[in-house]
Amino acid sequence: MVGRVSSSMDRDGVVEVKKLLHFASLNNVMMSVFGRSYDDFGVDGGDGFELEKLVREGYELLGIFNWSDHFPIISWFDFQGMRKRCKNLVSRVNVFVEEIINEHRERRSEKDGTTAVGDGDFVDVLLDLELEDKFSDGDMIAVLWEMIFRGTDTVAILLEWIMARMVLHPTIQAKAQAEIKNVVGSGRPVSDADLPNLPYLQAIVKETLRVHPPGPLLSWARLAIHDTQVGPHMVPAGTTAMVNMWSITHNDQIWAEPEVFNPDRFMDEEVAIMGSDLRLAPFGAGRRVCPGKAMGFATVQLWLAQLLQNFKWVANESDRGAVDLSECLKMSLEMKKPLVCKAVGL
Ligand code: HEM
Repeated sequence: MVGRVSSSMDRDGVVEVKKLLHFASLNNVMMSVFGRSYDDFGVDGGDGFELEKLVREGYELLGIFNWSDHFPIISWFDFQGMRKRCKNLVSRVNVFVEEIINEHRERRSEKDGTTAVGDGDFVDVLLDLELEDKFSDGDMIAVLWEMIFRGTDTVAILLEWIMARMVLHPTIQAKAQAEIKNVVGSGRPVSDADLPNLPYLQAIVKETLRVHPPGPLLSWARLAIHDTQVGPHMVPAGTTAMVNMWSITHNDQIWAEPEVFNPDRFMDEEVAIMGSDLRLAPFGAGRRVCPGKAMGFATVQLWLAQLLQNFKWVANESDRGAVDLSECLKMSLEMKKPLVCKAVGL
């Protein structure tokens, strides 16, 4: 990550933050889920290139306004070509993921059919399940793809928002750098073991999750399968309900000065963000809470610490708009104008 930032500065004089983070995050998730990473994202015909195309096509399809969702009567015609594109994507994902599952099976059959405890990746975990919990191949592909798909852009988007805030608030950036220097020193790279000792860094991540939650509507829509009472409201079975987390985290009845970016509010009060405190539940809560929340939160903190330990992040003065905090809601809440800034070596 640090090396890629330096190369980008040497080559272009600026860093296109989202692009860099997207590939890093895709590789990070691939490592945990499939046990492999790729360095051929830009090479036509390579596995990394195909994977990146599949992920991008999935995000694009989910971001398109589909008229058939709102007027089912026209769905038969598929005039936007959505059904055709989805079918095509599903068959390419099936081929790609099935090949990886088969490679795992072959590797395991050379051993005794299992992996050692603590060894292996998420495919191994699924293959290790006992007979009665075993997944069909179709279900296994769906679970694995969901992890890759949901785990890639959320991390990249959150970190892009954080870096935008670092550029906009140099005093906050300097305070986090001072904390890192104090705890880690400058003789060694920051590691995940340092994270519990970096409370201000953690407060910056929490504050960004509050102001710019990547999943502002959580999983968008839920269907009530029973009549349910929520506070004073009766929600009848069959209702489609949405949770507007963005609105909760910007509500001045809940948060003092909600529009102000102020990590210190999390230094003054311990606020749990993993789903037990509904004032800030950026990973959702309950049965369908994000299964990657611990991994996502830790990854973002570690990468942020590395980026701040090595560079001072400043605006690209040749870009007139500099940092633009306008939002764009696709599958996640993204920056409308991707962040392009400079990283000055420390
Ligand atoms: C900062 C990073 C992340 C954020 C902000 C985030 C946020 C969310 C949110 C809001 C949901 C919906 C929860 C609900 O509807 O109640 C969700 C679901 C999900 N997330 Fe994450 N996530 C992140 C990282 C990850 C990672 C790293 C992975 C996997 C490696 C992952 C995998 C998933 C999956 C599979 C679901 C669907 C769960 C289900 O439908 O039951 N997420 N995430």
